Amino acid sequence: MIHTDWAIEICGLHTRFGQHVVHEDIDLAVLRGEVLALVGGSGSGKTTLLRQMLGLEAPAQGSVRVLGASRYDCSHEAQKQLRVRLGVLFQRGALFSALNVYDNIALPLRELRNLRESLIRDLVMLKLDMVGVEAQHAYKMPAELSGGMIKRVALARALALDPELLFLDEPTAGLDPALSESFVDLIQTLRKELTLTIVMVTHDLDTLVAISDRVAVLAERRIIALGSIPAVIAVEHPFIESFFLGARGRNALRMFQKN
Ligand SMILES: Nc1ncnc2c1ncn2[C@@H]1O[C@H](COP(=O)(O)OP(=O)(O)OP(=O)(O)O)[C@@H](O)[C@H]1O
Repeated sequence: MIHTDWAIEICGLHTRFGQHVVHEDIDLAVLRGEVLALVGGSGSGKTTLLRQMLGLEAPAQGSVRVLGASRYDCSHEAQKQLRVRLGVLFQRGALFSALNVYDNIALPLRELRNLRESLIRDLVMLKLDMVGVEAQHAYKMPAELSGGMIKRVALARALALDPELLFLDEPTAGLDPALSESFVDLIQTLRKELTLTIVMVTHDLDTLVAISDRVAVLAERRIIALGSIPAVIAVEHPFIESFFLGARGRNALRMFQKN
């Protein structure tokens, strides 16, 4: 059944690398407009699942539909049309080091849209403004930027094509708590302004508590829990206990209860 309220529908997904089975019969749907956080232990297959949603890797079995289109059985043209509706903030290698800030953000506009350079300029400056980076930084190289600024510029690039669906892989990894908090605030604001659907992989409970509507927990090759934070915490599993109910988890959840 195809559901129009779902931004992503994954059915019966299996992933193997040689003999190593990573996912076994995964079903997962992401609703339009929600923020879904994907959590799980190291090596549980979060990044692989994200890459499958992005069409960068194919599962051994199962279907992945993104914004109504089948990820692996559509034409090159349909893939390209889908590509412009998605934005991605990768954890590492967020920016091209040989390109300045301006050209990093302009890249998807030049590659995937046929626009005049004057319009590209306006769009780049608009995106920089959206993420709170002043125009004077537009011609800096990535090596001249702080960690927090790199994330913001990478987010501006992810938003360059006005995506409906945004993928965030560890968005706050490597940021100190203050920068992390301001980046989370930025994502919250943009989410409301742009009515985005977001799929986010994170190890950071503060980020998860602040942004997500639902959480999917990957363990033992399956989604072992899916739902609101209280619903997920109620599931008895060693990973859930250590992730949510350790000392750091308890702190983050206290904030959740206050809000
Ligand atoms: N291209 C590949 N070839 C072989 N094995 C792979 C490949 N990509 C991922 N794997 C393996 O699949 C498993 C899941 O990897 P993945 O990176 O998706 O996990 P993860 O949950 O994102 O981990 P982390 O939190 O440490 O980033 C790991 O055991 C990894 O070694």
